[in-house]
Amino acid sequence: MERVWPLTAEEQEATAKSSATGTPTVIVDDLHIVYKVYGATSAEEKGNAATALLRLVKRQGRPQMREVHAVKGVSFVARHGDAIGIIGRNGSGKSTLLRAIAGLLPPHSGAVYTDGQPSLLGVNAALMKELTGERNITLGCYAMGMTPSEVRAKYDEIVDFSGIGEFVQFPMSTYSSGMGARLRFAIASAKVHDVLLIDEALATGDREFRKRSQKRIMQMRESAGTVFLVAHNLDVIEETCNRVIWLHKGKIKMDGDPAEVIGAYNKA
Ligand SMILES: Nc1ncnc2c1ncn2[C@@H]1O[C@H](COP(=O)(O)OP(=O)(O)OP(=O)(O)O)[C@@H](O)[C@H]1O
Repeated sequence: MERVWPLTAEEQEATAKSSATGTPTVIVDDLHIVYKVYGATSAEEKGNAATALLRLVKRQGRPQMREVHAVKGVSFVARHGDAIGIIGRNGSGKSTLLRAIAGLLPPHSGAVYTDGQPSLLGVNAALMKELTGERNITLGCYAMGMTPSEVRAKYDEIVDFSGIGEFVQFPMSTYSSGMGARLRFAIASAKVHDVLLIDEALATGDREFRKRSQKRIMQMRESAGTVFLVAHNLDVIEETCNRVIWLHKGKIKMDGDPAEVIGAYNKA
């Protein structure tokens, strides 16, 4: 039977060496991300009847905007061949950081530099529920910049990898969440990405699919891409990544070897 994981000691050493010497693909420099939330006010801002009357007299509206400082001064360098797991409690800023690396959120201050085009594969990656799997494969591949002949060449492989079988002819609205996640991953990984950002997309797949995805991520690293993976399942992170960043309240608490970082995180 084909061995998918774990890596042998020699492979781990080779991976560690290549990631230490690989050229940088993503540089995050003192990054701050601030969300502005309109229409949200705290209890004290709402105040009592007297302050409300004063606002009326002064013709002032209720304060409408609040800020959420989600990422607070994060810096690191990712290199070719790195698979970096991002862990942290709910609300620690993991998804925000991925979206910022993908260029979907403007920095409040600091900067993100990327070599090549980052692609974000999220739980809600833009596939259209009312269209069949087949149409979504075609459109998804076009959206990633593939040509019609490249799509034709990859089509069968995508369907095989996703394991959805004849459901490919059905609208995605009929898929279970695991089937949807598998198809999204199969489409996204059909292309060689310079920087692939995966946000919890593997969470709903079953064990067998997770193993295949881990192998695919490993291949992407070998083809000199960089993969970022956000997952609450720490086993997936430990088995897939060569480096882990632990975010806590928007800041990096620890960055390094997966076993060490996950060990410290579990004790915290
Ligand atoms: N669109 C948004 N508007 C305003 N605040 C947001 C928005 N998205 C996230 N936040 C806030 O930013 C902070 C970080 O959220 P983020 O989703 O990045 O955390 P996370 O670590 O990915 O959480 P989880 O593990 O629950 O997915 C949280 O305080 C959250 O409430």
